[in-house]
Amino acid sequence: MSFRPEPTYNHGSAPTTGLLLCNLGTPDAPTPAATRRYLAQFLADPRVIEIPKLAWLPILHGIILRTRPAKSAKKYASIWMKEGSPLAVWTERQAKMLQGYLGERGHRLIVRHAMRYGNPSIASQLDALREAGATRLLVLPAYPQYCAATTASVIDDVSHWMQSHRNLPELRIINRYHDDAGYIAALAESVRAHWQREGRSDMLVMSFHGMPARTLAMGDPYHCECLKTGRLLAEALGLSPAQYKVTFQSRFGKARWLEPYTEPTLRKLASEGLKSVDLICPGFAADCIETLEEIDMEAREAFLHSGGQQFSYIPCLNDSPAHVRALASLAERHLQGWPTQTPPQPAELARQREAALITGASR
Ligand SMILES: C=CC1=C(C)c2cc3[nH]c(cc4nc(cc5[nH]c(cc1n2)c(C)c5CCC(=O)O)C(CCC(=O)O)=C4C)c(C)c3C=C
Ligand SMILES: [Fe+2]
Ligand SMILES: [Fe+2]
Repeated sequence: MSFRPEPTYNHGSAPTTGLLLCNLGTPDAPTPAATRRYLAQFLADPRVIEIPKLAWLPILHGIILRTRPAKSAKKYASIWMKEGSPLAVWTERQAKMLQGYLGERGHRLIVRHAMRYGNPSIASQLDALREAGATRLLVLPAYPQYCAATTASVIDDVSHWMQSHRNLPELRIINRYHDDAGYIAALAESVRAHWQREGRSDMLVMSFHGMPARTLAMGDPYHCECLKTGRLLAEALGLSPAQYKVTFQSRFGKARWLEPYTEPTLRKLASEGLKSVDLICPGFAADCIETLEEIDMEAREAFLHSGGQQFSYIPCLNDSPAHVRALASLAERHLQGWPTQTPPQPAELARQREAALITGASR
């Protein structure tokens, strides 16, 4: 491999840290063409679809990318905000708020947001951080529960960028925060505020993004981490096991995924006589097509059509101050041990030179 010459940034000044907040990514526009571009990149990632490329790519290009983009684009159009795709809008706001909050607390930090698929790409934001002088890098994938399909894929992409550069930043990665006290407290605060505004339902369903069931047997900690988040949130809210349920949504393809599935569970609960349900998606740092369309539209309809009377969706933490405080505190703890070194002052340099002459260290 050959490397391009690279200017030496940040020479002689105090180290600057780049904080990269990463989420999944989303189409640039709610159109079939933009959705197709996004899905083509997303669904070609071997971390997402664990089928040999030779077998998968003909299915992806021959079947899925011919039909799914138009259907998904309609769903995106139904949730699009005036500033853009919800996932992009919230993630950008989160990064801006983190910059403000951590800056006020005296950190020498540049915060950027990036998307694993689509824009702004992880590579483009790592380039920008390097050009801004960051010699240390803290990566925060906005996935509370570690999953190979999401967290490891972000790490793959960061590593890919690293492979084409010479003078690499020091690197730290926040792999998970599923049991972080600040994150659990922010979720609990948001549920309590919702109950105060809208009243409390008979049950709280916590719906997480699904994964193929076999990934659990293969050692992915995702399922266990979802269950732990669910238990901790229930404890923080004082809920008994009968008052909440953890479910998995967004099944893709025909294989078995993690169970119980969200929508069939809601239908079953309603048919058994449950009248009202609160639904929260604690695995999503920001509202997106999976929460706003699949849950707040499709799952709502399924529950109400099966005999349920009230379906109350509790939004993701998005740009709530409690969320930003929790993420900032998480980042701060991961920044520890990276002392802010001030560059040696002229008098100190003279002293070092003198000491070196006395001890002969420079010879
Ligand atoms: C086999 C396919 C998929 C796996 C595995 C998967 C894992 C996974 N995804 C998220 C978070 C998000 N997924 C989102 C959208 C989305 N997910 C899949 C498929 C898999 N996800 C598809 C095809 C889509 C696109 C929408 C559609 O066409 O149905 C999103 C939202 C993106 C947006 O633009 O709003 C998020 C966020 C997690 C956390 C996860 C594994 C734990
Ligand atoms: Fe997904
Ligand atoms: Fe979905």
